[in-house]
Amino acid sequence: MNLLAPSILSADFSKLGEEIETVISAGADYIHVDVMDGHYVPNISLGPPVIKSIRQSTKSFLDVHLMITEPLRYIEAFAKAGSDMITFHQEAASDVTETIKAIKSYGIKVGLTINPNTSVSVLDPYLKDVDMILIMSVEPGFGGQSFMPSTLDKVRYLVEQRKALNLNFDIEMDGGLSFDNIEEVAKAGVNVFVMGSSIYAMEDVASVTRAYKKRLKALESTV
Ligand SMILES: O=C(CO)[C@@H](O)[C@H](O)COP(=O)(O)O
Repeated sequence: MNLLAPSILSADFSKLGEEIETVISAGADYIHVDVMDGHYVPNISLGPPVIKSIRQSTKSFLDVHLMITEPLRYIEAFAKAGSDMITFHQEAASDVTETIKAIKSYGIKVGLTINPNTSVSVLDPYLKDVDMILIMSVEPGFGGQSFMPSTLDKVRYLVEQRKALNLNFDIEMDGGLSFDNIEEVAKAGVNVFVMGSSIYAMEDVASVTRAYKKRLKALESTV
């Protein structure tokens, strides 16, 4: 099943609760929250108190993407703030296995991600332990960047590995997704589509969310 995951990075933070309610009511499957520390990536976004506020404003699934150095230090804070899934960067964690264990200890889902320049094979040892792999299709840090088509080969590799190993993790893609590329992204094997500016930068956020939802549903039958 294809899932639409609007990323709040491009939302209007002065009316965040309203923006989230709009996309959820228009059919978004869940909310992708970008956490940036100004160290692992050159941008700072938000921390556990904001996740806690979002949690209080919606029952929707919260997919929290940590773009932070040494994520293990903050798993407890982000889990207790109300995350339903925590995704962290392989490149940013000195002990990936311990970080996965820490996330699981809170009874929530685990995602693992890599940047465009990281080889997908670094994920091999962890595929059996995660609920989702996120393939970054832009350098992490900012919304509104151009999609990097070369990252689709990683998705194809993951689809093959998943089949060969009889696993069932989801494959998410984040960065530069829009009507221009979601068909090729879906055909490569992605089933969770993070979208920031192509939703929140639009005048009518509700209609564009409904349109993406419909398109993703239609694409399910073509892959
Ligand atoms: O957070 C990042 C990159 O780190 C963004 O990719 C957003 O998650 C999505 O924004 P758009 O690329 O859709 O504008």
